[in-house]
Amino acid sequence: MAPFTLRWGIISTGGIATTFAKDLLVDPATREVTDVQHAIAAVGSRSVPSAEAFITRLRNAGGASAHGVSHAALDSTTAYGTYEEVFADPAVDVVYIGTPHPFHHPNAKAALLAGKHVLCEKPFVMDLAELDELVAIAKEKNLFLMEAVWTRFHPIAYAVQREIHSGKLGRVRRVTAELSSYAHLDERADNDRMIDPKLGGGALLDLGPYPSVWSMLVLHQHPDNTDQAPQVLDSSQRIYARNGVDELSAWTVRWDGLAESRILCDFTAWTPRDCAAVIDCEHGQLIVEHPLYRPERYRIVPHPSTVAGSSESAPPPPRPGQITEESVHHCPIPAGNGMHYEADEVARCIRDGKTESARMPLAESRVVQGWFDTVRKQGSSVLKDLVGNAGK
Ligand SMILES: NC(=O)C1=CN([C@@H]2O[C@H](COP(=O)(O)OP(=O)(O)OC[C@H]3O[C@@H](n4cnc5c(N)ncnc54)[C@H](OP(=O)(O)O)[C@@H]3O)[C@@H](O)[C@H]2O)C=CC1
Ligand SMILES: O=C1OC[C@@H](O)[C@H](O)[C@H]1O
Repeated sequence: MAPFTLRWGIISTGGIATTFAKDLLVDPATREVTDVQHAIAAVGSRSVPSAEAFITRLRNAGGASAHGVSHAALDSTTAYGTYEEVFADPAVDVVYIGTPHPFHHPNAKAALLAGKHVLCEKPFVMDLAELDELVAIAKEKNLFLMEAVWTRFHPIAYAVQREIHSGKLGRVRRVTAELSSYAHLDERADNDRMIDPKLGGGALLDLGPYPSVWSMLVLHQHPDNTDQAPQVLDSSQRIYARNGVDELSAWTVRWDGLAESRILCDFTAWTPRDCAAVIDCEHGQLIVEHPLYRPERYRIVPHPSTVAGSSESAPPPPRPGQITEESVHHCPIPAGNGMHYEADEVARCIRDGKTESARMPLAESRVVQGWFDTVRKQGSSVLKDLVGNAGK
């Protein structure tokens, strides 16, 4: 059977829109996908030349050395100087939103109201009220809506879940997850989206979605989990003095009856390369390596007390089931950056008439967005008392 072709309208032409669009050009066969493929029907920017330049860059992308890249997806791409024209184009099935965070809500709302399905970058929106409004519109109009948490669709995300949920490492005791990414804040312009409060700046909203992914996949989706509304127990933020956004946010979440997770994101330091998320289990630890947004390696390691020579006295004999040997597991992304996996999911859902993804359900976006609201309100950044568009 011929693959289903999903026709994308991309709005904005910045960093991540470029990465996403390039991934749409990667031949699905490189990741053993044969049932869906992608076409870029339209690109919308705040100016026509910028949309045109984006398309030209894509046409020139890769060259002879690019593994599995095909430019056929660009055969009939229209350049627009407004986002609204993308929403109105009948050749567009779904809109990808790659604008800065505060524009996600108004852009997604306009696309949905124009009758388009939507894939929206992380963080979904600025607060829960904005998210609830989008979900209501999508439901009412029977349209697909998803937050673009690409990491959830990577091979490693499925592999780690299988390891933990199989029970072979025993009960999960705790998840610690960190995305720290030294961001050279002092060298950034005032209107840089990473720090500008008007563009939703700060570590919480920019980095926070990624460590949260691992806690959600491991604990929230755990077969033994019964807590659908895991609460923030405590949180802290450190504020960037220059403009009052958070440069560091940390919080703890409890899934009642299961386990807790400690989540950290930080613009002023680096996560240790070999240890970004630690899933501490009864029989050993599963460690996901940096960076948590696109890891390709994890290790299963014994607990320190079971390693010979780790203390002056001999270690105790291993308990039944205890891991005694370290193992290393590679889960490579064969071609492209890895955003094509989420695009494939969107294509399959839309092909099958689904309005949300079972892998990235709206209820789970809601849980994480709720943590961000709580951490923000408990903190002291300039976004503390933010009221998003839906609450105005
Ligand atoms: N999934 C992932 O891995 C990543 C996701 N992101 C998310 O994507 C979003 C965009 O990030 P990124 O691509 O790095 O940002 P960029 O600044 O590189 O691009 C943002 C684009 O949005 C458009 N835009 C519309 N209004 C404004 C405005 N007032 N100020 C600035 N830009 C505007 C512009 O496109 P134009 O001029 O064409 O209209 C601009 O190029 C963020 O929400 C971020 O969290 C970011 C990086 C990685
Ligand atoms: O989404 C993202 O992924 C990688 C991070 O370093 C970046 O700041 C963020 O926007």
